[in-house]
Amino acid sequence: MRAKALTIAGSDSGGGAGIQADIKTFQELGVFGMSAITAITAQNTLGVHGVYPQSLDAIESQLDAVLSDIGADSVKTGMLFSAEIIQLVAKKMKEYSSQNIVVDPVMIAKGGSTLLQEEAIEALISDLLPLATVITPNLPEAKAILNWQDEISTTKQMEELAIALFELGPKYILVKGGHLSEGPAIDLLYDGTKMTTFHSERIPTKHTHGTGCTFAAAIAAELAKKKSIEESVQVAKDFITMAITHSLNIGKGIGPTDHSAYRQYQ
Ligand SMILES: Nc1ncnc2c1ncn2[C@@H]1O[C@H](COP(=O)(O)OP(=O)(O)OP(=O)(O)O)[C@@H](O)[C@H]1O
Ligand SMILES: Cc1ncc(CO)c(N)n1
Repeated sequence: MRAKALTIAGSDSGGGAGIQADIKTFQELGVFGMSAITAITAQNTLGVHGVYPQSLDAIESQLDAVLSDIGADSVKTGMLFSAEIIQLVAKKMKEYSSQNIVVDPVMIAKGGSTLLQEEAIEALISDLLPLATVITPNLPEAKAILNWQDEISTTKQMEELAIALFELGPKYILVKGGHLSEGPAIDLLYDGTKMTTFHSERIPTKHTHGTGCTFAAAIAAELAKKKSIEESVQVAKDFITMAITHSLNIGKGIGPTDHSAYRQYQ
């Protein structure tokens, strides 16, 4: 039977991040994609021009429709915007005994717009992180969750972040090093005892809109296919590296990655 993945995230009208990136990634990796939209954003390569959160009723109704009938082999969360939406999503994950939950703790868009209200971080920590199979914070997100102020510039410090995040309850922590200022693009996977490193060359491009969403969606797609976490992260790393290598110079600002590159060029 075809593996099925559900994304619970915001819509990016510009097509490079959010729900659109997730569904494209699921499709490219041969997984049937479904969605529950938490917020509509008016967005393009220049930034976020409007944020329109959906009502709790609308979100709950989408989740019930999908999960009561079709079901999902994995669930990926992205932009959740508020504490109330986080609490609702956590309640539904428990109600439907959802498995393979990939939490991408999206907080701020590349242009600086708020995608998660600051006061919602507590709900993320108390309600959602304990349900997560894996969380995929970038360095600013990892620091915000832990309320750490220090500048992170080494993999040793990334390891310390992963160890501290593990205490919050997720089964695995994947700290992304895309925001390190130089060197290869290194991500660290931690399972409570072992650190596994995933490397790629740093690709010199500004067109990286939606990298985090795409990466987390690829992990969710592979988990839906019953791959191990290590295998899933490796496929996701190859997928995002290809997508960034062939990123698209469209629009006037930060262009999106090419979700079809992994299939076309590997
Ligand atoms: N320039 C780059 N070259 C190669 N890999 C990169 C580059 N930038 C990011 N990555 C990789 O892309 C993946 C996503 O990481 P990143 O840190 O960019 O996510 P993010 O900041 O959450 O993205 P977003 O801004 O879309 O939320 C990681 O595997 C990271 O190592
Ligand atoms: C809707 C949405 N989700 C996530 C991100 C982060 O890339 C974004 N820019 N927009």
